[in-house]
Amino acid sequence: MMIAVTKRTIPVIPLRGLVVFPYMMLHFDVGRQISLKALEEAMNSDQQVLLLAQKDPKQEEPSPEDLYQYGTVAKIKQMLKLPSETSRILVEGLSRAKVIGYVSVDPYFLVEVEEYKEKGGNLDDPELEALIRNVVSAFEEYARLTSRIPPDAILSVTTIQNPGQLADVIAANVIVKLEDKQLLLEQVDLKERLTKLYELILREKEIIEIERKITIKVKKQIDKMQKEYYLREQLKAIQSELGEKDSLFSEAQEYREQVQKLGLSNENLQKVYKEIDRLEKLPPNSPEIGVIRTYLEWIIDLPWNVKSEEKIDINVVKNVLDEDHYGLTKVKERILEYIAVRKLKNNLKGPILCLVGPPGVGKTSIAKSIARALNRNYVRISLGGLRDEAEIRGHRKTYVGAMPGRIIYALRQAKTKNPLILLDEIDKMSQDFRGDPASALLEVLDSEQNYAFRDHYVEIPFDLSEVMFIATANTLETIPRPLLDRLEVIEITGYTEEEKVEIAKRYLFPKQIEQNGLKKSQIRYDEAVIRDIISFYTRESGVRNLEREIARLCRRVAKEILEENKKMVRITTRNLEKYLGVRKYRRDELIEEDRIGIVTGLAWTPFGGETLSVEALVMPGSGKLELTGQLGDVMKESAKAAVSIIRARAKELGIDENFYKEYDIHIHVPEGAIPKDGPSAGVTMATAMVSALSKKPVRHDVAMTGEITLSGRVLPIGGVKEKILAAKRVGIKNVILPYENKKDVDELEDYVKKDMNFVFVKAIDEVFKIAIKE
Ligand SMILES: Nc1ncnc2c1ncn2[C@@H]1O[C@H](COP(=O)(O)OP(=O)(O)OP(=O)(O)O)[C@@H](O)[C@H]1O
Repeated sequence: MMIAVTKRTIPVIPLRGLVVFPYMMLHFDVGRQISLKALEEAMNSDQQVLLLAQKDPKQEEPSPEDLYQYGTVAKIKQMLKLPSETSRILVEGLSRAKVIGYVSVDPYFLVEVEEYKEKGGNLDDPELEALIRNVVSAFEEYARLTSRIPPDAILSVTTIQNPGQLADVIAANVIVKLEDKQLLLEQVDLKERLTKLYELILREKEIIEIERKITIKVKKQIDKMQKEYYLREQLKAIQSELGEKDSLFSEAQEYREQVQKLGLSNENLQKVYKEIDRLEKLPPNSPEIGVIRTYLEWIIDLPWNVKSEEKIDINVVKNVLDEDHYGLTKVKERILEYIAVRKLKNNLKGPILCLVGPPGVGKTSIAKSIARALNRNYVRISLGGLRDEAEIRGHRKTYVGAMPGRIIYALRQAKTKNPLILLDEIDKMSQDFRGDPASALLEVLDSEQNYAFRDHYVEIPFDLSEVMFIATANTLETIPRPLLDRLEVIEITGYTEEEKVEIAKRYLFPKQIEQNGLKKSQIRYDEAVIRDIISFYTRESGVRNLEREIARLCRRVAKEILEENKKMVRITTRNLEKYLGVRKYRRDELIEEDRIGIVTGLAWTPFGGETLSVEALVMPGSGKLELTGQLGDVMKESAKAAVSIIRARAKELGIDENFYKEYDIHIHVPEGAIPKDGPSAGVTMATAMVSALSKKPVRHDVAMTGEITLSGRVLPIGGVKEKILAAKRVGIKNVILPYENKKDVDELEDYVKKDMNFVFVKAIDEVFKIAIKE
């Protein structure tokens, strides 16, 4: 093959995203100044330009380094000036050329090139012949695989005699990638060009084949879906012809539509779809249908992606809490701090708020207020008596009658994924062979794990990380340690009588008047009436029963107004019994006089503080110690310790030193509503015994509490505030307490300590001195 090499200078048009081969005819628009100037120059001479591709098609103002070295000399066959300063040109590629130097770069590129003109090949060369055949047959195969090449192009290729032209025409039609085209353009040697071309065609062919396989696969899938759809539609039509409208089939279809709207992740969606597919295939009377239906209803009812918009404004929270609750200043402050911290940290990680206190002090209603203030939906889960782990996490679907656990129930009830869930009575969960609900609960509360909470029944993980949990408890003592560690405890102690009066006046009465359909003007009462209800109808730390009694009062008044056509009913301390029945309690159970062997102790129960009169009776006998009433084992131990303590001091106390052999001692603790146990009755029992043995009376205006050791030391006890409030309630002003509880008393609010007289003791002997009269 002959190649004539000539040197010449020629203006350049840089091309973007385009490689032009010799023998190619095409048109394109020229808009850049640098190209228009080159064009102008060419038009003024021999109408030839060098078309040089840019390495980066995005480059707006290329410099010489941005252009390839090899290009095509082309003849401008036509030029059309378009508006907006562009020209459309028709060019024909003539020959390859290599840039060997830039003559000038402004206002257009003028370059010196070596131009390679081809003069036909020697077809007698068998190697060349073989190369050509390969390329042509590869091209034909390629053309058969794709519709990309127009039939006349295929035809024209077969008529080309010149091997160089043949290679260039095929390259222009087949090769897709710009870099590959450029590579072929740079092959001045014909055999090398054909070899390279053959290689590239084979690659293109391979790509086309892969493309085709993918298309076929996708098409098959679509076909299958269409077929299924078509069959389903047909089945529907048949079923409706037969009058079977509520077929499983359309039911499944409906489920599919509903489930799709839930916003589940693809993986989870597929799991649910599997169940639906199963449903569809079951025979119409299979018992499993009900099971799957229930399951799907559960999935559809859960708020996977529904949220209420949370608003955290500390002032709003403060106002709402104040609006709904009287007093509780410290509690409210702690809650506001807690919420402020959560807001600053911008997440719910960290401890769970736990409100601890006796019943009816407003734990539940505070939690409701918090939910209202934060614009979260409120739901309550009662944990009292819960012993089975499955109550929290649900049963696996495979169990007969399986159901989700309480957490999932609560979420369905809440209808949002970010509610406030109240975990009520967290202290009342127990543990047995069915597992440990507390540890299941721990997982629920753990922010590291709870974004993917797995209920055994639901199976698909549910995100609990946006739930705000608040717990309540009556006492901390029975909460398992690991759970307790996760809680931020806020104690709510009982109310004094004064506070109860205020709560009744401001909250309970107005609320009950409204709830019972009364108007304010239809009922009259004064503070004395409220005090009487508190003293004679309730005995509690909170205001639960007080509210109940007020509700009852309002109901009766409403009835009277209707039945007797009255305008208004006036309640007085005198007619109160008419509405609430006979008094349930006396004002106080204060022992009115000093008695032998009877001592007022102070006890703590989960329902608040209580007074209890411990009685000791001594009679001739053989040294038996008898205990009656409601006594736990700890109390019995304390009683035995008391006997030993007294034996060691009998002489000083003026007691017969052989009392433990010659007398029987009987101790009785009257039964209260709640069983009592605990070591804090030690001092009380010891004092009662000493009084009974020495026949000296006990001061009736003193109450006491404290644990004792065999050596006679008095140890600290818990529930100080509740106990003091209990003494106050019955009108006792002198309270004996262990010395180590002094710091607790110091911290108490003033209203608790007002008018009270405290004596702090280190040893039992001091108690005897104060309480027992000479
Ligand atoms: N400080 C208060 N101000 C106004 N109302 C109060 C106050 N404390 C309690 N109440 C009212 O007393 C009633 C009983 O309170 P609530 O049910 O919240 O008690 P609780 O401590 O949650 O008891 P439990 O532990 O038994 O559930 C509610 O109607 C509540 O609104």
